[in-house]
Amino acid sequence: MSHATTTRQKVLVFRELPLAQLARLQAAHEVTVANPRAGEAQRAAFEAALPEADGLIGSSYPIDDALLARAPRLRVISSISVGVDNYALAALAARGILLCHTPGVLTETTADTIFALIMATSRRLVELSQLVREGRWTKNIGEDLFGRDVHGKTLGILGFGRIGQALARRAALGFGMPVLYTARRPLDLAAQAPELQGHARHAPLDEVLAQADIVAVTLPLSDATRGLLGAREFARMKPGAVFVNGARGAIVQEDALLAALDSGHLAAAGLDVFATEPLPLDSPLRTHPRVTPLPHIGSATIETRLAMAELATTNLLAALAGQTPPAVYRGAAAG
Ligand SMILES: NC(=O)C1=CN([C@@H]2O[C@H](COP(=O)(O)OP(=O)(O)OC[C@H]3O[C@@H](n4cnc5c(N)ncnc54)[C@H](OP(=O)(O)O)[C@@H]3O)[C@@H](O)[C@H]2O)C=CC1
Ligand SMILES: O=CC(=O)O
Repeated sequence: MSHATTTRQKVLVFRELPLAQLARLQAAHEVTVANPRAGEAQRAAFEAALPEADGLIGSSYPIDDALLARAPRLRVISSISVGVDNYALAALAARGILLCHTPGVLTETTADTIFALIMATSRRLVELSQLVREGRWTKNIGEDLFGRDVHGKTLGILGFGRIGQALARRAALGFGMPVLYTARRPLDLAAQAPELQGHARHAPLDEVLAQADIVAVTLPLSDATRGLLGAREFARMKPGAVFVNGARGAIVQEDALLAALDSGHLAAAGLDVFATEPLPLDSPLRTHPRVTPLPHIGSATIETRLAMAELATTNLLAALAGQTPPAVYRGAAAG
């Protein structure tokens, strides 16, 4: 990278950071903390700090072309997320602004969350727990409340990167589930994921949808995947199939998902992510009896959020020091 410097630079933190990571930044740079999602005053403070910012660190807020245009000094964005769909990638590349993210440190936790959603939806855990809490457990439950087995069922995984493969390990090696996956290029399992050899097979999207009992999304949100799953795709899924999204809400056409649930074609959906977050109060997905909604908690454990904050801090400090950060998003401009 150019711009190597030891002088204190201006860092804008746009989502709360743990104290230890904030202290690391403050030891080296002038730090402003302003979360634009935390009310009007914070948003104004964020916008006021943008023109002077050399580096940004945060997540869950779109840094679009208009905001970038107001940040003429910006050299690096360090996202506390692995997904980079909140950033105007073309503008970052055009201006040579480095984009860093947090791959790897959240993989296992996010796969745990997605598998938990598979279990919760298939076995109706939340619904049946609610029945107990509300004092409606007055007799042995009947067939109308039985769930579906997970072990031995075929799992379709859309997108077979770090999280997709971690999910496949849980399913195939722990629950005896054959895995079908989509990817733009089939993996060489012998070299890339030998433990999944004989357990996972690449197939076109339509075949995965038609063969899987449970379909889980672990794709990034991009121009190629936005709205990928609509009425046609849900109709291709097996009657009684379960759908789980642990990636990004906008990959799914939510109206089409609702229609597939309402018609009875899909048995249930487990959703950690939504097209609009937080989920609007009037969204039918919030209260649908066969939807298990979660508030985007894929990586939300104490250990993993700390590891993400630490990696993002290290990324930012390295970039501002003119060094190559450990986790540069490879689709963005090279430093
Ligand atoms: N719910 C939550 O809290 C979390 C959600 N996420 C989401 O999960 C996503 C995946 O994370 P991670 O596994 O680390 O990312 P990876 O980049 O490791 O995996 C994504 C995979 O999707 C593949 N892919 C990309 N585009 C397409 C396409 N059009 N068709 C088929 N396959 C495609 C990529 O392969 P290739 O590019 O080689 O084709 C890659 O293998 C993140 O982008 C994020 O949005 C992540 C963490 C937590
Ligand atoms: O959604 C979370 C992420 O890290 O991406």
